[in-house]
Amino acid sequence: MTTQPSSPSTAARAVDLTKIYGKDDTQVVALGGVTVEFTAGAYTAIMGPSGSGKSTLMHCMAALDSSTSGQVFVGDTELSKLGDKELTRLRRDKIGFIFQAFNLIPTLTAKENITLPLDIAGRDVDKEWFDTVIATVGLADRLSHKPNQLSGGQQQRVACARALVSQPEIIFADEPTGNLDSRSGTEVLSFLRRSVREFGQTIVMVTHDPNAAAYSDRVLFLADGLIVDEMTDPTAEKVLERMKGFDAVGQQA
Ligand SMILES: Nc1ncnc2c1ncn2[C@@H]1O[C@H](COP(=O)(O)OP(=O)(O)OP(=O)(O)O)[C@@H](O)[C@H]1O
Repeated sequence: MTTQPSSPSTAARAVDLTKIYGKDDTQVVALGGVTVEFTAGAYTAIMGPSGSGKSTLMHCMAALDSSTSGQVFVGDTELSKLGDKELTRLRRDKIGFIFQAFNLIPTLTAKENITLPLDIAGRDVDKEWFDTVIATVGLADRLSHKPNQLSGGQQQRVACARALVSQPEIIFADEPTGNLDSRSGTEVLSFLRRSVREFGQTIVMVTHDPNAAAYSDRVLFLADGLIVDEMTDPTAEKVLERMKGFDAVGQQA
């Protein structure tokens, strides 16, 4: 199960990762050989035009989709070496997910949704950590509510708490503020940022929004299935400027 060791500070990485959908005439190269490392305890944003391969990269990294060739490692574990059961266990134990559409179970309370992954895994809930996470996301007075009794922002904070409570090696967030108004979005982004700063959580987030990307430590820019640029310590203005450059290149092509 374990192959070449990565550096201790790497939470996940890909080596020459390709993903090709379809065959022959309908073939689409969604990822054309991506090599990338995600540093442990860092907040990485992935940006790029529509169709550039952001979701595909994240799904391959998170073991939600298989690669065509190349390698993906979560910690030291290479995903292509794992069978279905081992992949399920890896997703359950080592990876947290936050989706644009929240993906909460409507019949369960906020608290039950948050502890569900641990309950399924048969793991105990660390009461102290649970309380820390709940205090951080500001949900203490909403724990017995069902998702339809919560605002969008509150539902996404439940989803964040669910991802964080099992202390996964890495959290993948796919447009986590895409369905939120700007105030709720800011709350969620601030919380994700704190979870990196204060708890050492590793987060990889796909976003279209330069303001959201500005919360990260590093932005990777994808175009046509390749990483074409990156920026550390981003600001919304710098990200926007860089994106304009890509759009201009795309229009000339
Ligand atoms: N299941 C699939 N079958 C065929 N082609 C696919 C499939 N999923 C994605 N693609 C193609 O792969 C390419 C990359 O798609 P992907 O969804 O990763 O892009 P994206 O950057 O996340 O786009 P967006 O910002 O619009 O969500 C696109 O050309 C897309 O049409």
